[in-house]
Amino acid sequence: MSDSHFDTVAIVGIGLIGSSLARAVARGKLVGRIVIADRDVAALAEAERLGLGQAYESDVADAVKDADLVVLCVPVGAMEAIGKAMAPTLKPGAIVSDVGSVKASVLKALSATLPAHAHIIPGHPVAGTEKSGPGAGFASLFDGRWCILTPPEGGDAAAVAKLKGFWAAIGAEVEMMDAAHHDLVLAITSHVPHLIAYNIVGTASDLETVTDSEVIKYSAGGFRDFTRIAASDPTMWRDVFLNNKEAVLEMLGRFTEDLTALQRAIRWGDGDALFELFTRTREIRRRIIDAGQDSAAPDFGRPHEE
Ligand SMILES: NC(=O)C1=CN([C@@H]2O[C@H](COP(=O)(O)OP(=O)(O)OC[C@H]3O[C@@H](n4cnc5c(N)ncnc54)[C@H](O)[C@@H]3O)[C@@H](O)[C@H]2O)C=CC1
Ligand SMILES: O=C(O)C(=O)Cc1ccc(O)cc1
Repeated sequence: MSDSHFDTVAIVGIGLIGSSLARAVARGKLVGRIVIADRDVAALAEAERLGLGQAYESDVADAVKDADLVVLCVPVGAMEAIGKAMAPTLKPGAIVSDVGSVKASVLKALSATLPAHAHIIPGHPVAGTEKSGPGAGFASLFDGRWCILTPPEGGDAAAVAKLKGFWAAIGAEVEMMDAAHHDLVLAITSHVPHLIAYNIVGTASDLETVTDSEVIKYSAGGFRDFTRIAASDPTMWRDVFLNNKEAVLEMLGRFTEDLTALQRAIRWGDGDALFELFTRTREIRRRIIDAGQDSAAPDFGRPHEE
């Protein structure tokens, strides 16, 4: 039996990420048994129809009682309530992890609610799409993608190594990071870009002088890319912004200053300033492609070859 093997894994939340995890784990025959939990009975029924696990529970306390590993695949705002609900039945020594897009608030919510015997190791596979639900997942989602683990200081080294082995066996590249640093990095690489997409699509749809049908009919490449991102799950992204408030506001402040500088350059006809920025940003794109992180698939976060 390999080091990364768990007898029973409970996946709580069987949406895009939970169902991709269930499929990837089954593909690699990485665990003995997968128990699936979701509070949405329709999602649970679809998971069962798709054969994603061996047991299906609407009660999280029942779902986790035999689990050696619990992975919470729910919006980050739901973590505290789930921690509370599963605390009484969690097996001593079980590893509790998650896939949430924000890490410091999840670490805090789980530390406040779970018993001291639990090994809490938050995680974030940096891979996804704008879709949701059990039908949207696929087994190869995490192949060659980064998975960032943010264990607390003084966390159990053997448990961390085991979870690292699990994600590596799934096919991800694993990186360790401090939770607060994770939240700062992801604020600029993922959270603010989503906010910009939501905002520009909202602005376009609020225009009085240009109709929604004209926006749809004449949408050029750039706007179309924004509409894909702006179709992402509202609950998930509401929770991301409410739970990574400080880092997002810090990055938005910088973004706004830079946008004002661009506004000024356009107003005063400063072509050199525009040209200099566009040359620099083209270079960033070139480096992403050189690092093998281009997105042929509509997501990001592909690790480069070392
Ligand atoms: N969508 C993406 O591209 C990515 C999402 N993530 C993170 O993964 C997590 C899950 O996201 P998705 O799979 O996209 O969402 P999803 O909307 O597809 O699935 C979430 C599932 O959680 C269930 N759920 C919500 N609250 C619950 C509760 N209290 N108890 C039990 N089940 C509950 C919902 O019924 C739903 O089935 C989020 O924290 C998100 O930040 C991480 C990487 C990528
Ligand atoms: O669909 C896209 O472009 C994404 O950006 C997917 C995504 C969303 C949230 C994450 O925490 C990680 C990846």
